[in-house]
Amino acid sequence: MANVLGLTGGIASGKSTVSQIFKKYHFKIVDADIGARKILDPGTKGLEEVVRIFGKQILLDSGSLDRVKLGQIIFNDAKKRKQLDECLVHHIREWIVSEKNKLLARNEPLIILDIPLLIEAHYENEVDEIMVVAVSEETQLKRLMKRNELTVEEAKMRIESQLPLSEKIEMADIVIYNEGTIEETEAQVVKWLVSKGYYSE
Ligand SMILES: CC(C)(COP(=O)(O)OP(=O)(O)OC[C@H]1O[C@@H](n2cnc3c(N)ncnc32)[C@H](O)[C@@H]1O)[C@@H](O)C(=O)NCCC(=O)NCCS
Ligand SMILES: Nc1ncnc2c1ncn2[C@@H]1O[C@H](COP(=O)(O)OP(=O)(O)OP(=O)(O)O)[C@@H](O)[C@H]1O
Repeated sequence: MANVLGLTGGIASGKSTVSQIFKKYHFKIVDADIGARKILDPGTKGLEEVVRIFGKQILLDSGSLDRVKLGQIIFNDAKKRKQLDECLVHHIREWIVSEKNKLLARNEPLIILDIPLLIEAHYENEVDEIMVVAVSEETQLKRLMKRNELTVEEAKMRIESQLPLSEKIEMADIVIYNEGTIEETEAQVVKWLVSKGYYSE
């Protein structure tokens, strides 16, 4: 029976970085951020619902979602974020579970579900183990500001829109510390893969 690993962490703590490491070792990933994009493609019910809540000004001239604008709105307004979450949660879950089932049917030994809001949105029953990618608050803030070109205040708002990383760590079966170099992070992932018998060096 396949082992389903839930991969989570705080915003910009390094989930995608760890996910890339798993990919390098040929393990299969279900990426919730990709699902969240697909369910908001032009012509989807998801996008229709988002337009109903936020109006046509949330679309670019091309008819696609203006992701930057939606991000600015929801990370500055908890009520709007809740509205968005409520309208998308079922679509995202459906996509994730369907992708997971496809991989289960292929008898993959290890399936990784990369879900930023795994704890907040209660995916615990969809996974066998939870891996949390952790960094210090300073590093998280610094990397988020750099990657998304945000001010300190903007970055803090995004971090505060999620459950504190410290609380996610408490829920973890495995913690990967992504404070150092990517090579150091990779070594921790490989050590875990070896300990579970999914990989031998
Ligand atoms: C607001 C949107 C358009 C911003 O898009 P953008 O391309 O700038 O960011 P991206 O999608 O890469 O998300 C970056 C990170 O933001 C965090 N995040 C995204 N949505 C949320 C949310 N509703 N609440 C808290 N954190 C969130 C996650 O850590 C995610 O990994 C987009 O994040 C979105 O559609 N969010 C709602 C869907 C959702 O809940 N996604 C999380 C998947 S579980
Ligand atoms: N060990 C590291 N050393 C230096 N930079 C890093 C390291 N790990 C990740 N980064 C950088 O930090 C940023 C956040 O990493 P990443 O995108 O992997 O986080 P994430 O948890 O997937 O983010 P999100 O929650 O927004 O999806 C990226 O710009 C990435 O290149």
